[in-house]
Amino acid sequence: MELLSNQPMYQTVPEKYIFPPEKRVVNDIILHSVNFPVIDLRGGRVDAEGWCEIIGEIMKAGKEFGFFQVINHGIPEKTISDMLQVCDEFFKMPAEEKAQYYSDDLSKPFLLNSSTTYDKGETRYWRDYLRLVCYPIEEVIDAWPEKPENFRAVLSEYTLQVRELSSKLLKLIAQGLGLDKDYFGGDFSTGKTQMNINHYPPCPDPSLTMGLMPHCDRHLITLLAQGTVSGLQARYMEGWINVEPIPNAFVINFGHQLEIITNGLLKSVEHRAVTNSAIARTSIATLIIPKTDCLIAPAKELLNENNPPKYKEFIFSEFIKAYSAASASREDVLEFFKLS
Ligand SMILES: O=C(O)CCC(=O)C(=O)O
Ligand SMILES: [Fe+2]
Repeated sequence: MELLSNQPMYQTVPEKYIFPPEKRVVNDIILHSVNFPVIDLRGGRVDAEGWCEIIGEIMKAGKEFGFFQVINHGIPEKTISDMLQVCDEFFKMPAEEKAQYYSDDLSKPFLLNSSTTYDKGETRYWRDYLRLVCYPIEEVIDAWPEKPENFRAVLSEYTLQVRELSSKLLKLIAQGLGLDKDYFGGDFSTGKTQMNINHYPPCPDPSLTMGLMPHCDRHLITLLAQGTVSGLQARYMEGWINVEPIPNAFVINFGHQLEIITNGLLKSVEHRAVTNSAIARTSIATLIIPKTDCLIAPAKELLNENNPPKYKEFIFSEFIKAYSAASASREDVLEFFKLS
């Protein structure tokens, strides 16, 4: 079992985590002066005009960045801080306690591993992670750990709250697109909800390593809590933007399926995680996923003579296969589904 979090502090970076010079993150341009969108959802207490404004902000951010943060979203601070805390506590547990969850079997509803599922390269990523199904809760709760104490209760509460926020956001996005507000409410978003709980221990030399490779998310939409430690970067033009943590905010980004359904109007943007030497970082990505047999295609309502379909129709499970085959590379996976 090869977990970074089982070691005491590393003094040097082991060879297998060192990227070749041409692939190191330090070569890239970081765009410090770009204003990353932050959208105030005003706790849901807005009038019709207020909603119009919020929808406008989401569409603008979605078209330009494929990413935005939401604040004042209605999820209690305690729900988020409890969740971040039990996740941290999980990774701090003794190796023997964690060993029972370690697995390469992706069909398991709860597994612990390190680096990445899509790792086809030589170099390992500086990341341990939990990959789990979090909804429907009653179908999966028995697979969740009983330790740390409260893990199950805290994860249940967090799941319900984040799913509710995702439904609200999907309604706003549908309205912004001029679609029925429940457009995404059916098979597009009712596959089993998953979470990646990512844990990046302090790294003695962040210039040599990477936390998580550049990728676009494979599903519909992601809601990410990243605590107070920075590390997430989103692709923007020729460089990358640091998505600076805002306490209790969620970072929202669109997955491939939202880009395809909107025929490219809303962007699914590459992102990655970098490491730091000072402090462990834990991020929790909740993944809203279509049903396995869901038919995906550009929405007919959005197509016309000037906007012909850019992607073919497919079943979501075909996409998942192609995504793995392409090792999560944005361009390679889209090649399978683009209409020429
Ligand atoms: O750790 C992060 O901020 C990024 C995580 C991520 O992109 C993912 O889990 O898909
Ligand atoms: Fe991601």
